[in-house]
Amino acid sequence: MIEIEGLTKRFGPTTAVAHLSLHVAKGEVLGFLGPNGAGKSTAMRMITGFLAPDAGRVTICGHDIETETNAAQAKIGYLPEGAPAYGDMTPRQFLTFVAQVRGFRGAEAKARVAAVVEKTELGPVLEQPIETLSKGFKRRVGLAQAILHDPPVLIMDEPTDGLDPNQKHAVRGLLRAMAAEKAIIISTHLLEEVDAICTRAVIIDRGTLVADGTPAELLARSRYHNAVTLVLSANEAEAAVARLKTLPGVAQIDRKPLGDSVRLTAFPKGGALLIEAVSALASRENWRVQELYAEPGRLDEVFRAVTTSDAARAKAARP
Ligand SMILES: Nc1ncnc2c1ncn2[C@@H]1O[C@H](COP(=O)(O)OP(=O)(O)OP(=O)(O)O)[C@@H](O)[C@H]1O
Repeated sequence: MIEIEGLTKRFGPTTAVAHLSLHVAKGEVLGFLGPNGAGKSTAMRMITGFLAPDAGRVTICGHDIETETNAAQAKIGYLPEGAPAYGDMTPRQFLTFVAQVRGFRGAEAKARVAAVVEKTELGPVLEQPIETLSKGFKRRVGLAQAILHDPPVLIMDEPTDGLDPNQKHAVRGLLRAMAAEKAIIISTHLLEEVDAICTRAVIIDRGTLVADGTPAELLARSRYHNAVTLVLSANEAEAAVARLKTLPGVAQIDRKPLGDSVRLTAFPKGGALLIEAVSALASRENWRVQELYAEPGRLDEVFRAVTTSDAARAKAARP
């Protein structure tokens, strides 16, 4: 449903997006991850036809975004960064206006507005100017305008930005409920969002795609994938480390003091499964284990490994 080929955009000396190619199918929720300035918003503005690329092509449900802009945009719901324009309008006025722009009239327009107001829980603020709303409500007005025409493609730039934990939960539920029938791209800085709603995630760094996979595939790239963590009393820890080192699958052991206890993490050789061997050893040795679990992997560590920090970027930019 979304086909992106070789998308490139430069701003003066900065290459914001470089040769980005991606296909997103119906039923996929693709997470766009990357550090600040990685090029996520620029890519989304090109995908939705609000910014012309220097090179490359985007097709939405078979329509080229540059040469068949109206047909392509009719298939897209776009939530841009920040708050909706027209701050002096109330949500009801703004959403009625959006319904008309999308070609709905009379009872149909009213029904569409009522449905999105309910879905995004905007009822309490319907008659209040948008510019006076809290950040969370502004974000939900943006979300409502994006889904009003029930488009098959959703492009959402940080949809849960500014929402409190309850609202985040509600919006993620809404996106999940719509996901089966749509192709969705969301950008986010929240790695837990990937786990909560994405079927696939890409990581972009300095305009370039540096990782692409399901959440499980990305986690499998973490050094914590299949590592085993156990918490023991401090006086048992040294003997436990010595015994754990004798297990053939163990590559390394990290230790972290936790008051009277110690947290040990055994890292596997080549991603091997360790949990059975470690729990059997713990039981043979009668360790008083307070916690014992296998680690799925840590997305923040994968993110750091494949992207460039601000400090590294500043260093590279120095003459
Ligand atoms: N209109 C513009 N003029 C000049 N440079 C721009 C413009 N828009 C974006 N850039 C630059 O392009 C790069 C990518 O910016 P973009 O906003 O797409 O990143 P992002 O990944 O969305 O960042 P964030 O996570 O902070 O929202 C940055 O270096 C930014 O400064």
